[in-house]
Amino acid sequence: MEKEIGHFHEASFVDQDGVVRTSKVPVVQELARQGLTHLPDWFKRVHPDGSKGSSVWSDELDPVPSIKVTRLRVGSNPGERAQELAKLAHGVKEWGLFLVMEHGIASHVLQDVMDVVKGFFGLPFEEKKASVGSYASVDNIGYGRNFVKEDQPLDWIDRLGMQAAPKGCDQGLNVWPKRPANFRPAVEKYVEEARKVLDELLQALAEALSLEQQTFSQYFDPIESEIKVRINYYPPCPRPDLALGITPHSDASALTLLMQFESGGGLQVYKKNKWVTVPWPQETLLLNIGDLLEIMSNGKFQSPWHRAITQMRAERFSVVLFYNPPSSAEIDPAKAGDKDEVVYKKINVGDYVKNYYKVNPTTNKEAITFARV
Ligand SMILES: O=C(O)CCC(=O)C(=O)O
Ligand SMILES: [Fe+2]
Repeated sequence: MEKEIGHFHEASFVDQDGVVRTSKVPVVQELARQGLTHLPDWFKRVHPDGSKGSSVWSDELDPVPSIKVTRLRVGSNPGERAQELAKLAHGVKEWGLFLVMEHGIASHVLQDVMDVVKGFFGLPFEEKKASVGSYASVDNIGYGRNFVKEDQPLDWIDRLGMQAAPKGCDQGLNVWPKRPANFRPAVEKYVEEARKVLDELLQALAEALSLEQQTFSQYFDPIESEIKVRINYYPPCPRPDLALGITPHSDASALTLLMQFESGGGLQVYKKNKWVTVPWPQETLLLNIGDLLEIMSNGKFQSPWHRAITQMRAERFSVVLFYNPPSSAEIDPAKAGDKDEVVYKKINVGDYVKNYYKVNPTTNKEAITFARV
């Protein structure tokens, strides 16, 4: 097997007993380059759909809402704004995600991100490795693979994870690629622009639930809030029926903002006992609710259980921003009135995230039970 594989990501991580361990997993991009016609055993799942039904397209469901950020702005037409807020509330309750339209991020900012990401993944493996540090911990910073436990099948993915905020908080790891030379400024520019949109959406999401506008945004801070950037690369896969790009999960974030390119059709959410391919036009931004916002909203919004599938002939990239309050923040679930039953308790963000990485990956939305009353 090793001969066939050729290149490996070497990851070190701290296991549940606090022991530092290293593991070696194949570089998926290098495997795909060999044009394999079979799937190596490491990636095989007996039934990717498992006991959870088969995948379907979403024809029978309400459409994923397309939300125009310009309409949510205070000062926009009040009738249109109320309509957009109602659409947001309904759509998020139905899907846990929505398409983000009219966000105001210039297309050249998005294009620059696509270019540097493709530039990085286009480098030979040794140059990619030399350009960044490796995985040092389980919270997905660095160039490498998706974290899975030892006895689990591997995901058909190579990833690159960085922390963009707070500034300078990269855990001492040299993980921003040095090549292409404009990688970091291009991604940071996007993060800066995206952050404005995320802040607007946090307020709109509170209003959509008829809560005070600051209900969610009060926990965020212009300096201390965290933004992790994760770049997912899914090369073409010889057996999409036997492998997954990312194992099912919900995000540990408050909000997750995604862009995708090269192809669409990879994101699925679990709905009505089936995996549904999210109808997500290729070059639109998409926002999904994370566990922390589910907790802040006392369960009114729910973080979707989602996964990524692979495709036989198409490669796909996604660039994902995870937006969180500072890890020292204590979030207190908002009650919508005296009769509102308390579902979640007050938790510390850092404790939540730490526990999330300890229990994940799991086969169900187990991490969030940490915050249940
Ligand atoms: O690639 C996608 O569409 C999903 C990525 C994702 O779920 C993640 O990185 O957490
Ligand atoms: Fe995710």
